[in-house]
Amino acid sequence: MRRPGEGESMSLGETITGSQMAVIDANSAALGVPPKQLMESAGNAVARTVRSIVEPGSSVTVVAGRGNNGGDAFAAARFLDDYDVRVRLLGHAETIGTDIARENWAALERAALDVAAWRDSSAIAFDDPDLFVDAMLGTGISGRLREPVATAAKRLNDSETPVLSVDVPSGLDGETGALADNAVEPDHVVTFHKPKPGLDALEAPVTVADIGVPQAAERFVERGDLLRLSRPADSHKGDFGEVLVIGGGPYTGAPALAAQAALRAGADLVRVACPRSVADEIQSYSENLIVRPFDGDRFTPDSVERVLSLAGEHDSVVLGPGLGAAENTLVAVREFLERYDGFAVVDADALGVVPGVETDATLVCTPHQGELEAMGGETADDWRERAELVESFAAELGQTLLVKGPYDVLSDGERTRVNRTGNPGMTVGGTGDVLAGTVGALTATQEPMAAAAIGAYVTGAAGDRVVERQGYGLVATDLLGSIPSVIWRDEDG
Ligand SMILES: NC(=O)C1=CN([C@@H]2O[C@H](COP(=O)(O)OP(=O)(O)OC[C@H]3O[C@@H](n4cnc5c(N)ncnc54)[C@H](O)[C@@H]3O)[C@@H](O)[C@H]2O)[C@@H](O)CC1
Ligand SMILES: [K+]
Repeated sequence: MRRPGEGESMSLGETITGSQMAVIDANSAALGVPPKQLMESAGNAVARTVRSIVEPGSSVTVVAGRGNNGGDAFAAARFLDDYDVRVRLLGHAETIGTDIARENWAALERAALDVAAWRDSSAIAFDDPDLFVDAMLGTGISGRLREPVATAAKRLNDSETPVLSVDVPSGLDGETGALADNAVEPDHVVTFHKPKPGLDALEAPVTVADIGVPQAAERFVERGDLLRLSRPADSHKGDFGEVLVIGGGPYTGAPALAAQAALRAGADLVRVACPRSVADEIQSYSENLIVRPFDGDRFTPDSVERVLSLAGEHDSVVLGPGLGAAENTLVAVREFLERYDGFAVVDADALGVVPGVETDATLVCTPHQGELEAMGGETADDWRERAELVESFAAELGQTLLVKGPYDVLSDGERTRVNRTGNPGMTVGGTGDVLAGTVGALTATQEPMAAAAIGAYVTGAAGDRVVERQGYGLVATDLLGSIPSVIWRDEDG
């Protein structure tokens, strides 16, 4: 029997983790292709792979778990009428974890197929068939296999019968690709949509099956992207990030809006570094704000040291709102970026400094199309063309761009996505500050592309909710109150 991890590794191309797949799956649903339809295609792909391994008439035993991995194999069984198929469920049928898997199990029962549930490991009993289908666990797991799966996996591994694993060998961690020491050792794997981490280290041949996930589920930012945010019950203050907004001087509303948006988007602590001359005014907008003043009436090179040390105490910064474009302010922005090596969202007048600056910081730049052109980038009316232009400019800058427009385009130079939430009411002043603050909060806990994607989606959807409620005439502060419900309430619109 082959062992996972032995022998030559082969390259399967771009991999996606189980949680990325779950985002794509939820985005497919948002685009009208629900999970049950994907499960049907996955089942069909499993059946096709079975046909490529053993002849019609052969005996096939499906060993299934109670998650969607098992559900894929229940669907497969219906495509294998001309085989002698047995389906064995590990656990009680009533505890099957998802509706779609339960429906597919019920369909097998009603069709009077040879199905049985093994309630615990003592019930596990095999005749050796011509092929085992391992549909016990998919990408939804981590750690060593627990009972009764562990016993079943050992039985499969001890048998001479070849094993076809569905999506991943049971016991492969869908996030890291690590294999549990008691994982199933497959002879074949059929995986869905794209390879999962760790599969290329197996010796077993891997079939990557197209299950009809629309390309748009990856291209467009949709509700499923919010799955990347989770707030476990045991979380502590600080787990969701501390954000520093560096802004204010000639303007005071912009940094206050950005800071409040960062709070609404889930940051634990948000502070505003601003000139002393406007500190009281900014504080007076909200008791939720914490102000950290520096001397003077605008950001100048004299304050860079102080602002850098504040920035070092935060998980991310939002640089730009309300700073203005005075020459020595832009010199200060440049010096800050040259010396800062953390995460920053750059907005407004600070954007002009980004091209050509030498920085170790990881930036998400949030220009509108005019600001993009001022930075030296190009734009186009057609969003597809714009997407290509933004991608090549992001590659040139070596940073992530989120270019605002009727369709927001975001790119890190390699991956490019499009957000379609938002409405014409949002061209009003201040919405850009809300976006920058929202992305700032997300940058504290997410990788830049995810922060940009979710930030654009959430801000646009917040605007859509406001307009749905009250019609046009929205102002930037209206968005703030809608941000949490977009993030945390599972409803459309
Ligand atoms: N786009 C998608 O996301 C699609 C997913 N599909 C299938 O769905 C699978 C993922 O399904 P689920 O998220 O329901 O998860 P799984 O089917 O992988 O099962 C997760 C269950 O395993 C249990 N578990 C976790 N760790 C364990 C351990 N160490 N030992 C024993 N049991 C453990 C948990 O209680 C959990 O209920 C994929 O691998 C794929 O086969 C397909 O239906 C097609 C579409
Ligand atoms: K499996």
